[in-house]
Amino acid sequence: MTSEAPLAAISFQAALLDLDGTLLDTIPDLAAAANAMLIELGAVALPEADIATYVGKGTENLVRRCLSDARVALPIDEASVARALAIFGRHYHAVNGRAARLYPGVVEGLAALREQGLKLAVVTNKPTEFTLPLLAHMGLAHWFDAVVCGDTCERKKPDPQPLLHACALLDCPPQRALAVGDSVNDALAARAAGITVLAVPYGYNEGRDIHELDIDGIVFGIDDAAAWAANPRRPRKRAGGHP
Ligand SMILES: O=C(O)COP(=O)(O)O
Ligand SMILES: [Mg+2]
Repeated sequence: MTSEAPLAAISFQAALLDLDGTLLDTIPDLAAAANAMLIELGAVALPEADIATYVGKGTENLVRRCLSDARVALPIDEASVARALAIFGRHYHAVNGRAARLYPGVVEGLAALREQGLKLAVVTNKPTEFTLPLLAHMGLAHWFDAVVCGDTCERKKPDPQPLLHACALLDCPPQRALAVGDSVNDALAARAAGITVLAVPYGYNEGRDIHELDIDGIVFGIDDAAAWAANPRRPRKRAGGHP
């Protein structure tokens, strides 16, 4: 068998797309809000590259990681975290989308997936209050048949629940869905849901190499993911990895 043998033809019915690090580079706005929060709490700003590694498990995790990493000791009891979250939210609402950028190939890829007859959903760990205005601001909202956010279900990715919820909303069996993400949270959630999953190499993945992920392939953008969906290929073999 060659390393790029075609898979037994799956005809995909839906694409479930991660947001931060997959469709949009949101780090400048997230870092600006996180640093404004830290400064308001009497700490100093953190490097944007460090903050980028805290993105992927939702806003509360980002805020907690910033508080514990602050160069000035900050309280991390529940009341202090809740206060910090409210401060972060105020700042993020003020800048959400300001410096965010679509990655190359996103619009072309969404159009190509649609042309192949797939329904499209966003499945993000970002809370609804930030996700919906951001999709509207970036001109992306009209592409999606469903949007599942970090607070839509009881549990977030890496739990499979949000991806399975998106499948239910789109009336798509998990075996006929294709997830595309940038992080271990997308990979684990999709595997647990029995959903084929691809990863893009330009996202955040909590600072780790995406070659460590158990996924069905690496694609270089949503346009490449659409090409993969039309002609699925087996991933190259990796030592100890998924076959
Ligand atoms: O809010 C986050 O931590 C990341 O969101 P994502 O699931 O769109 O990558
Ligand atoms: Mg992501």
